[in-house]
Amino acid sequence: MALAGVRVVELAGLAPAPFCGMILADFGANVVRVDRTKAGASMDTQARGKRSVAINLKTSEGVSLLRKLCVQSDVVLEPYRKGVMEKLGLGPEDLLKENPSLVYARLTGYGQSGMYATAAGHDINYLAMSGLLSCLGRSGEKPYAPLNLLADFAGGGLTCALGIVLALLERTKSGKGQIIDSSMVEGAAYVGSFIWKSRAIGLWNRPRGENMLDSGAPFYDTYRTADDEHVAVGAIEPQFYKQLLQGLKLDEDQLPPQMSFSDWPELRRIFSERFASKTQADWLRIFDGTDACVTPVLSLDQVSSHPHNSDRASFVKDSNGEESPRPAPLLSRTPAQACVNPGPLIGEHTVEVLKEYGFKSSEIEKMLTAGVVECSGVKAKL
Ligand SMILES: C[C@H](CCC[C@@H](C)[C@H]1CC[C@H]2[C@@H]3[C@H](O)C[C@@H]4C[C@H](O)CC[C@]4(C)[C@H]3C[C@H](O)[C@]12C)C(=O)SCCNC(=O)CCNC(=O)[C@H](O)C(C)(C)COP(=O)(O)OP(=O)(O)OC[C@H]1O[C@@H](n2cnc3c(N)ncnc32)[C@H](O)[C@@H]1OP(=O)(O)O
Repeated sequence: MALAGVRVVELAGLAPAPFCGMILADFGANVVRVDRTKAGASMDTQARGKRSVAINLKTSEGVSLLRKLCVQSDVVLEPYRKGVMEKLGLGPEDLLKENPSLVYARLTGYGQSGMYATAAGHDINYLAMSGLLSCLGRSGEKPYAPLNLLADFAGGGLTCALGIVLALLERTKSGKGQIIDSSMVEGAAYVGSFIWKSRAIGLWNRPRGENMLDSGAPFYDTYRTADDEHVAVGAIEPQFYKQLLQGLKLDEDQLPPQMSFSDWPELRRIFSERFASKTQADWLRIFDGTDACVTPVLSLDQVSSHPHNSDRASFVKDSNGEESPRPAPLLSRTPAQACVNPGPLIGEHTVEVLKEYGFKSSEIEKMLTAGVVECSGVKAKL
């Protein structure tokens, strides 16, 4: 796999850093998640392919252990509030002094500087600060966040993973590591570059929810069908729009022009009425195989069995039968291989990993007895 041999230490976080770590693990990196001791069950739902070491960082021995793990690794991924790692003496300057080729990724909401740098926050706050939240929502309604996808995952975990891979690539030339300041505000905004850069062509001139791509246009929206399912319509270009009207059995000459903003509410009413007259399956029989850009709105339970997705094996099952998306994108020679084992128990691999990092059994035993580290689940042989 593409990242085989890359050693990553991921400090356990809430959502974005676990996703970033999972991407790296999916593509072959050796990811060790550092959990707290006495933590009970892990809340990391994105632990595929990772191992867990439980360390008590409120002890000086725990801190010096983590330092040893970090400096022997290629990547450190930390998700804490600005200043937390420095307080522990594990800030990037310290660690890079010891290992100049270390890639030190800091995944936070607001970045390492600025007036909000030390403030608590979550996806919705970062999205709001990125400007994008103001664009999301139906006409006349308040802005709403599309789950916690944009800041936590697209702008956060995924963008940080890109930063890490870029830094690793650059390191092959310079031999040097670097610090990655991954701000979810900036990452989300960057993902939304199209919005900024397409303002000049008038795509966003109208109020929220009344533009072409924000549910303002009737030809770019979802519709309820007779069986209470939905279809998604994305028939923007005139040649595709024509096919949409053909499938709906609507006569273009009897309708207002496609791009007449003031007629969009009336066009939406007509489309809604039409779509409500047949089931989703009926519409798919009509539209599948055309370029009308009409697709079913699938539920999470339906996606993997849709023939398109099942042809491509786009979803995988773990050993518990739990389904999730196959890592993307597909690489032709070195594709990712999603691990089928469920995520690790907290501290499941403490002994195994510490041995790999060069600790002697007697040293590990001492740390276990002192509560500096914990080992749970499968009994490890010392
Ligand atoms: C919308 C999403 C978040 C969704 C996540 C949800 C799925 C979960 C969120 C809340 C969970 C529920 C809750 O916990 C209550 C229940 C608990 C129960 O066990 C399970 C059910 C629950 C209902 C549970 C269910 C789910 O898990 C939840 C609903 C997001 O937006 S995520 C993005 C968040 N933002 C960031 O990641 C940005 C960067 N980080 C930060 O800004 C801060 O870390 C953050 C997130 C604001 C948290 O701040 P906090 O004050 O808590 O921490 P920090 O200041 O960062 O300091 C960390 C301290 O921890 C010490 N530490 C770290 N590791 C160790 C260790 N191994 N040993 C000892 N100590 C450790 C570290 O030294 C720091 O200590 P100090 O404060 O003393 O310096």
